Formats: sequence, structure tokens, C-alpha cells
Amino acid sequence: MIEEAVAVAELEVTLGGRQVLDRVRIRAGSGELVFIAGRNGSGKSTVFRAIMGRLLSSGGEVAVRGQVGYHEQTPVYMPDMTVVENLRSFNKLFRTQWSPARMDQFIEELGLSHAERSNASSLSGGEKQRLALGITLMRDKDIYLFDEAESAMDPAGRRFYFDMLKRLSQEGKTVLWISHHIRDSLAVADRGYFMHGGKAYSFDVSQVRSSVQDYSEDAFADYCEEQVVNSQWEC
Ligand SMILES: Nc1ncnc2c1ncn2[C@@H]1O[C@H](COP(=O)(O)OP(=O)(O)OP(=O)(O)O)[C@@H](O)[C@H]1O
Repeated sequence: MIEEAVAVAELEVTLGGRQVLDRVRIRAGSGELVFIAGRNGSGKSTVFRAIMGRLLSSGGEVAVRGQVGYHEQTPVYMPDMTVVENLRSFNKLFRTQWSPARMDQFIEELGLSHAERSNASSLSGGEKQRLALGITLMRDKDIYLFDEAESAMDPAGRRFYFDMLKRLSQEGKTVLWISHHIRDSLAVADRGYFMHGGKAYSFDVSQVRSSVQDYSEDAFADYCEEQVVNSQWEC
């Protein structure tokens, strides 16, 4: 039996003949903010797909208490509808039951008021991510998995996104996210994992915050790999 938490996973995944996840242990408690870092191809998205039961070849165990909202790397929205039509349609579909006034306020919070009558397919990359984020947030879930939801957003969009993660946690939601924005992620995370060599190494965020000098992605990955090689972190 794996230990109890809101979300716990012990994952074994082989894809295309390669073991992508090798007894990866991920744990997230109630209201916790958990950051998953790692270089391209290290298996971060695979962790989320395995948790969601999307991989036929995956083994191991997943124990989740509560409903999970999975925000995939590719933004999800209706391309032929405007921003407002998208949000109204999902409001109906999810039975969110927001009033028109609440919806207007939400569109403003998302930074999409200027584009609310634009077709979703014509939005910029960052705007599409804001819309997709809005759609995910309309569903009330206990646990959220965000896969690079803010990768194309500008600094204002990222501020909104990371503030929103904190708000979700204050509401008691458990949040796990994958991001290549190291500084922003370390600023809000309670706990971190670094994916390397098919394993997830758990790290103490406050200790990392006080040791890391250079928050560029490469320098951070170099720092993490040094900790792994020197057996400073557990997996
Ligand atoms: N269906 C598949 N068949 C074969 N290999 C796969 C499949 N899906 C993923 N992989 C491989 O698994 C590895 C991990 O992929 P994953 O998408 O989890 O990486 P990631 O850490 O999320 O990377 P990124 O930062 O680029 O998003 C990659 O080498 C990828 O090529």
C-alpha cells in the first residue's frame, strides 16, 4: 500500500521500448503547491498522463482523493467560437452557473476583455493560454494538474497565473504544475520535484531558494543535477 495523501503516485512507464518513469514517487498533500521541474523529455508530462490513467503501458499505483482537473500542455478551447462564446458554452457544459456579471469580471481577470469578441483561433499564443486557463478554472476540482499552462504568457499573464495558484491553495485545493519558469515557480511552491534519469527527486524549496544564484533554466538544471549526483536529494 502506498501512503495516504490527497494524491500519491508510484509510476513505472515504458514508452517506445524506453523506461521513461522508473518507480517515480510523487506525493501531494491537501492544499499543497507542488512544482515539477526537469529538462525537456525528462518525463514531466508523462507523470501527469500516468496519474490520469491515459497511458496503456503504465504500471505502478495511483491513489487520489478528490476530483482532478487536468490542464494539458496544448490549450483546449473551441476554435470557431469567440472568447465570450467559449466561456459561456463551458459555463453551461460544466454547470458552473456564473452570472453574466461574474463572467465579465472573470474575462477581465484573465486579461481578455480587449479580445472578448475575437475568435479563439485568431488569439495570440499567450491569449489562447489565458482562455484555456479560464476554461479549466471554471470547473471546481480538488486537485489541479497544470502542464506548462503559462509557457507563452507575458510577465503580467504569469503574475496572474502564479497568484491564481496561490489562491487555489488558500481555498484548500492541491496543485501540481510543470513549468520552465523557475523563479516564479520557486517563489510559490511548497515542495518541488526534479525529474532526472527516469526518477523524481524531491527537494526542499526554501533550501533551494536560499542556494540558487542563477534562476535561468539551464543553471537551475545544472544545480539540480549536481545535487542528484552528490546524493543530496531522495527519490
Ligand atoms: N507515446 C510515446 N511513445 C514513445 N515515447 C514517448 C511517448 N510519449 C512520450 N515519449 C517520450 O517520453 C519522454 C518523456 O516525455 P514527456 O513528454 O513526459 O517529457 P517532458 O519532461 O514533459 O518534456 P517537455 O519539457 O519537453 O514538455 C520523451 O523522451 C518522449 O519522447
